[in-house]
Amino acid sequence: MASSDSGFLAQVWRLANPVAARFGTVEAVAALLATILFSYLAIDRIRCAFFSPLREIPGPWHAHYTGLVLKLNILYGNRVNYVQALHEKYGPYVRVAHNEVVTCDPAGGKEIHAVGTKWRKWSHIPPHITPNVFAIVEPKHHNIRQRFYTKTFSQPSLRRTMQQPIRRIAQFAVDGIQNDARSNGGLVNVHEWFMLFGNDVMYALTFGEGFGLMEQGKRGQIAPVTPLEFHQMIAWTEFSLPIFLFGRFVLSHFSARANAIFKADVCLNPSEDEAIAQLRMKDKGEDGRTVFANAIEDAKEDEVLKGSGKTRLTDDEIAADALGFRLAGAEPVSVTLTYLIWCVLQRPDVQKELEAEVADVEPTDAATEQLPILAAVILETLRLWGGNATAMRRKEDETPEGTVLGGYRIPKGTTVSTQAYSLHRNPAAWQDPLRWDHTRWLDPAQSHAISQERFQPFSAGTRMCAAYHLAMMEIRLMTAMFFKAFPGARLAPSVTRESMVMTDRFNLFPANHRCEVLIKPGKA
Ligand code: HEM
Repeated sequence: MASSDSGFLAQVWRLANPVAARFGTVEAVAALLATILFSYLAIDRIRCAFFSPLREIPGPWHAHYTGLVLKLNILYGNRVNYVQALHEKYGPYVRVAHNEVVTCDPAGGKEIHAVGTKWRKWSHIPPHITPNVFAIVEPKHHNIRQRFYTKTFSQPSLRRTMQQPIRRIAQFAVDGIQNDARSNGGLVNVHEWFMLFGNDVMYALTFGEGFGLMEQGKRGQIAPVTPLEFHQMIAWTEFSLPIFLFGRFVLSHFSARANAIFKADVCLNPSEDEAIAQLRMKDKGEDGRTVFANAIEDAKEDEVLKGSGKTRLTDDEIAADALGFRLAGAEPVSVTLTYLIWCVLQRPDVQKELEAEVADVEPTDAATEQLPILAAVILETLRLWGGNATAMRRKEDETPEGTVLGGYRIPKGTTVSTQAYSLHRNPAAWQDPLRWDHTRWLDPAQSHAISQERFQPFSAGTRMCAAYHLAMMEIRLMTAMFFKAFPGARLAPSVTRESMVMTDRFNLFPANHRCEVLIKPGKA
């Protein structure tokens, strides 16, 4: 055996000899390795295209060989629109890469996101880094980390701890909009103010009060805190590791923009001991405490955590979750608010109804939760323009022979993604799906029939959004305060269907980060 192996290697080396003679031994070895790698990849891709069970799933021809087109779309922030166009052409199951399938089939999504599912989160976090709650893959570890926040993120607890900070931050945003309107002849980019609002609420949640961007007059410094660059960095790692490494270790020294993207994790991380101390802080009043101080207090009483033997969060876990909450929580709220304003201001009748409904209401979470028009416009905006409606990537690696989904055989190791953006536009799940129509939520008989299987702006199952109540409280309060303060607001001519096409950086947002509105400058 050994002699036949060495005979084979001798044959291979003989083939490489002319290269070695002409260019040198190192070059010949490199060419040989490249040839072996290329041949292996070519054979593997031919196997994927012609022999994998995934060949039965419709999709563009190139997807049977490679995920390059998908990766380019991710890089350009266009994944959500690309996948939607493929669903429109090929149906509810589409092969988008040699090893990835997308589905907008409600039954398929239900199976993937069910409680107790075998489908696991796809994660990019290397094993040596402490993951945030969002990125933990292993269900046992995830259950425990999630448990720390269950009580803190419940509606009664949030009403005690976060309602006042949210109202105060929303008032800062309303005042800022008013000031901009006074100095710009009524023209205001509301998207910028909602971004500041969403980020400041996350600062209040994770650092306690007093770290706000608006309070500190850091309005122009939104860039360092936006998760946008972080998701661009991940897109580059997926596109090509060598290019990512070149960007991180070479380009970032020469260009501030490259530094912001390729080192986004470093730029975003709260590195200092002071921040950790701040995060743990519990000597403030209840509404000034951080979410972590509350979680640690709650854990002392939690029988499940006591039973698991883990009753404290480590500094690494706190730092990871502080960043995770900002990445997961700031943009989706801001963007949903921006699209809500866009949708409502296009419909003057709905706008008038909403303005009348909020006019005399004290903006508290309990009071705004009772307003039917407000609830309906929020739900309908989350359906078509929710801020986190792109790929939820999952893998089922437990069953050696693979699994069956929607009648297709899915081999072990295949990534299957669902995106709410497409589920919510699927004509098999919704009547007249592309029409923004808040009345579908007004008739209780109709709205109760809308199951979580069809409506997943916050995903579903055990990996559903941890902060659903917080997000809804923020959106209700900010929307009510906006329409109370600015009756008769109108969209500026710069806002068009094209300007509001969604860019996909895992969170979704309008391509040029603008949504300009004309308001009457007056007393907010
Ligand atoms: C309109 C606003 C929001 C939307 C539409 C939204 C949507 C979602 C979705 C779809 C997921 C599932 C992601 C996946 O499975 O890959 C998720 C998870 C998560 N969200 Fe939200 N979210 C919003 C606001 C927030 C806020 C304000 C926070 C603040 C902390 C937050 C924290 C999280 C966390 C920690 C997870 C991970 C849950 C887990 O895996 O246990 N989200 N969110």
